[in-house]
Amino acid sequence: MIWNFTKMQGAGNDFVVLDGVRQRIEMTPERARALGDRHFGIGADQILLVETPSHPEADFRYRIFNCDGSEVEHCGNGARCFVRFVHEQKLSGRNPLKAEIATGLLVLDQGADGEVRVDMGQTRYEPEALPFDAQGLASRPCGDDTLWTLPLPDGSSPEISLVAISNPHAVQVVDDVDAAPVATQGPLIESHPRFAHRVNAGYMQVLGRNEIKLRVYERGAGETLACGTGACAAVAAGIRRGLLDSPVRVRTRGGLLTVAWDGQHLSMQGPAVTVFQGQVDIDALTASFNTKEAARP
Ligand SMILES: N[C@@H](CCC[C@H](N)C(=O)O)C(=O)O
Repeated sequence: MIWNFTKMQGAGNDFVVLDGVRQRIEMTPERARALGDRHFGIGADQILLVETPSHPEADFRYRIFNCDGSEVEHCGNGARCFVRFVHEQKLSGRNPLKAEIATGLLVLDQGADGEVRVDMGQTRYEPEALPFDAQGLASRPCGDDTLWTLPLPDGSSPEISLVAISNPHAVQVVDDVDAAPVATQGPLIESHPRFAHRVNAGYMQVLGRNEIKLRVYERGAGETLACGTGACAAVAAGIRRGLLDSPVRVRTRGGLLTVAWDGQHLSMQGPAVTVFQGQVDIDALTASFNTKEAARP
């Protein structure tokens, strides 16, 4: 079966975007892994699937799959690419757009400068919201936030803030984000058994009250060049810790995002770019990807 696809990126976080309104797309974890594979597939951090909504107020529904095949609740950079895709593909000319995601409705607005602004919805911080098993763990208050000490198998014990922005985040503050152990410690946090659904691990360096540098080891994708929900989670944690004021410029390895918080709602602004379009034979791609899976030691 041939699928039309569009390759997009938002601050270097890259996506295969599929139109499930005008073509019949049956996504499976295996197909998502094959599409996302950088050697046997097209290559992407996440796969976005645009569909007809079930919610009466929504213009579209969009679903998000990490490149490990897992379906997830939210994706900030993907939300901006979704708007650009819908407009470029002439699926709708409406602005702002309302999109249904797994956990509710998002409002997305494309500005005259081409940047897309997303109302990212509300955040929660209690352990049950991620969920996180906090039983018996040391914690301390920090401003309005609670920092949890998480002992890891590598001997480190980072102090993390918990943020659920539909999807789960564990955010820590570091002195030098370029020297932070993102590649080695990130996977230990991502798959820590206290996070029942795994977690995105964020590392934030505070440059000033309105500016941070951020790296994120994403659940199901590894370190990406930028993570939109990670940027929102870091800003929420930084404001609650008393380190930041809204709005905050978030410097990622793939570009600049701006996050504002009115105390209730987070909004995020940043780029959304089409890279190329193409067609893929999904059955042939998945079959060739499976030869790689089968050859694994
Ligand atoms: N890159 C995304 C987040 C994608 C989902 C995440 N890896 C998860 O599993 O929650 C973003 O821009 O927010």
